[in-house]
Amino acid sequence: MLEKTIKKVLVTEEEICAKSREIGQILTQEYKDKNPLMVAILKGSVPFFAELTKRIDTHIEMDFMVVSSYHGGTSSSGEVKMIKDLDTSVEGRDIVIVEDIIDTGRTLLYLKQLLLHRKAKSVKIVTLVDKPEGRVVEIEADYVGFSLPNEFLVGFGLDYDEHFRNLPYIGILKEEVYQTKD
Ligand SMILES: O=P(O)(O)OC[C@H]1O[C@H](OP(=O)(O)OP(=O)(O)O)[C@H](O)[C@@H]1O
Ligand code: HPA
Repeated sequence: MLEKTIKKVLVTEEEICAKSREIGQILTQEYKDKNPLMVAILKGSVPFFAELTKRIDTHIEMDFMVVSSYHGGTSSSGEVKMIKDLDTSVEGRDIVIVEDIIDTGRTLLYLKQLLLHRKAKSVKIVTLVDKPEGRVVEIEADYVGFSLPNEFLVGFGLDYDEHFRNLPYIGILKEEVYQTKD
C-alpha cells in the first residue's frame, strides 16, 4: 500500500482540513459581495481546491488552468508552458489563484503577470505549501497553508512522476522509491 513508501509525514490530513477551514473563513470575509473567480492550477491543486472552496461561504466562480514546468522526476525544466487556458475573461475581476505549492516561484510569477496583463482587477495567491528556500524569482503567496523545508514532497496533489497525488497527507518518500522508478 502507498503508506509503505512514505518515510515521514510532514502535514496530516487533519492539519490540512483545519488550515483549509481557516483560510476559507478569511476568504469568505475578504471576498463577500465580490464574486471572485477562483482559479485552480491543474493538476496539483485539485485536492486543496476542493477542500478550500467548500469552506468559502459566499458566492464564487471556478475556472481551471493547466500549466506545466516539471517534466517527470523531481527537477524543474525552468520553462512554464500554458497547456489549457481559462474559459472565463478575467478583465475587471477579482482573481484568487489556488496552488498546491510554490517552489522556484516561476509558475506563479508567470500566472500572476499574465492575469494582471489581461486586466484582472486584483490577483491574490493561495497555496497549500510554500518552500521558501526553493525560490529563484521574486513572488510570494498572500495565504500560505504550510511553510515547509526544501525537500521533495508528495501527497494532497503533489506528485512524483504523476504518482502519490492521492495521498491524504503531505510527506516525503523513502529513498528506494526513487531508485526503483529512475
Ligand atoms: O514554483 P514552481 O517551481 O514553479 O513549482 C510549482 C509548480 O510545480 C507543480 O506543477 P507541475 O508543473 O509539476 O504540474 P502539476 O500541477 O500537474 O503537478 C506545482 O503544482 C506548481 O504548479
Ligand atoms: O516538492 C515538490 N513535490 C512535487 N511537486 C513539486 N513541484 C515543485 N516542488 C514540488
